[in-house]
Amino acid sequence: MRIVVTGCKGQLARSLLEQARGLPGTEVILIGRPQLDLTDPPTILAAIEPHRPDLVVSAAAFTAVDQAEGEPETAFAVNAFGAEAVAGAAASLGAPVLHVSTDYVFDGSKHGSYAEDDMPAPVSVYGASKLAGELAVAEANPRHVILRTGWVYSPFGKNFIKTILRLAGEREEIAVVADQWGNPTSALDLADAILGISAQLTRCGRDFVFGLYHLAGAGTTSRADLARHALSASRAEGGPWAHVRDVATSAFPTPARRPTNSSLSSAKFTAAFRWSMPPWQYSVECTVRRLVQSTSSETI
Ligand SMILES: NC(=O)C1=CN([C@@H]2O[C@H](COP(=O)(O)OP(=O)(O)OC[C@H]3O[C@@H](n4cnc5c(N)ncnc54)[C@H](OP(=O)(O)O)[C@@H]3O)[C@@H](O)[C@H]2O)C=CC1
Ligand SMILES: Cc1cn([C@H]2C[C@H](O)[C@@H](COP(=O)(O)OP(=O)(O)O[C@H]3O[C@@H](C)C(=O)[C@@H](O)[C@H]3O)O2)c(=O)[nH]c1=O
Repeated sequence: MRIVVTGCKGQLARSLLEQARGLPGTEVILIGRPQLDLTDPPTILAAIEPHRPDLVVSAAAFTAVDQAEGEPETAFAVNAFGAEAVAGAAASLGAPVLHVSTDYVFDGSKHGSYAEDDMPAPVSVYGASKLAGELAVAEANPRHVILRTGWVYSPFGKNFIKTILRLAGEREEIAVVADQWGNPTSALDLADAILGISAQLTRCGRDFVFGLYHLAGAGTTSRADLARHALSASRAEGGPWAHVRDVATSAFPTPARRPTNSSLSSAKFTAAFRWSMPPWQYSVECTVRRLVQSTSSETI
């Protein structure tokens, strides 16, 4: 099975490549700029077609949430029209698409975890552009899985946990918002789940497989408690540590609004594919251990 993944330098793309290594019968091919540029639709089919994919994973996105507020046209070009073109290219090659979306499609006002039939109402340009992408992908390729996840981190690229570890190396105290709630999700766990269901995805006739699913790390926490957990795991490995001071979101102004509670229920995914994600604490510890122990500049 050949799985083509867009966004070759991204956290999820690199995690898919790593987790597929040694998996019999599965080849993961990463494609990205300049060969594939989501703002340049003609490059998309041309970049995907030669690889004759059995499945296209649409992971590339404009993920700079604050920057997107000032660049809505680019955010929509990448996250909506680019995603649509990727899904359309997959359809024209007879392949299903697995498109990754976000908890930031919700406004965060719900008490409890969001299910797939809860109404999205994004509060940021990033969230709005990703929601537009979901709708466009569904329209462009009937054989789609749209997988919403949240708070993704990994040993690769940029993410909240790596930022916190870096800041802990620079200061004694870090102020972190304690009134935003979500599910920290390891990109490596997400990659395992995607690889786990990819065989089922390519066996077309089973309609129930396709559609919209939530999948995120098990358990809900705040940004402040996530930072605290990552730092105590780091200290246990001899890595950097700092005191985390709880602050309100109003004390940490950012260009983009974030949902207060964007926790996702993964129950539908678990029931459909018999797949559960590990508790968020365990996966954070694994990634922090790897980051602290690593001497490779590639992962830091
Ligand atoms: N990170 C998170 O917390 C979450 C992410 N998601 C979604 O999961 C998916 C994967 O996220 P993640 O791996 O963290 O993303 P990253 O930010 O790590 O990587 C995004 C990738 O998209 C590529 N990209 C951006 N613009 C373009 C473009 N115009 N043409 C081609 N490639 C482009 C980037 O390329 P380059 O390196 O060249 O800039 C990069 O390789 C995304 O769809 C994201 O919206 C969902 C929930 C949470
Ligand atoms: C680094 C840092 C952030 N914060 C706050 C700022 C913000 O309100 C909140 C989140 O920070 P970040 O900007 O790192 O995370 P953010 O870019 O909002 O993360 C989001 O990325 C996109 C791609 C998604 O799809 C989402 O699921 C989510 O993971 O934490 C602190 O309070 N203290 C800090 O030291």
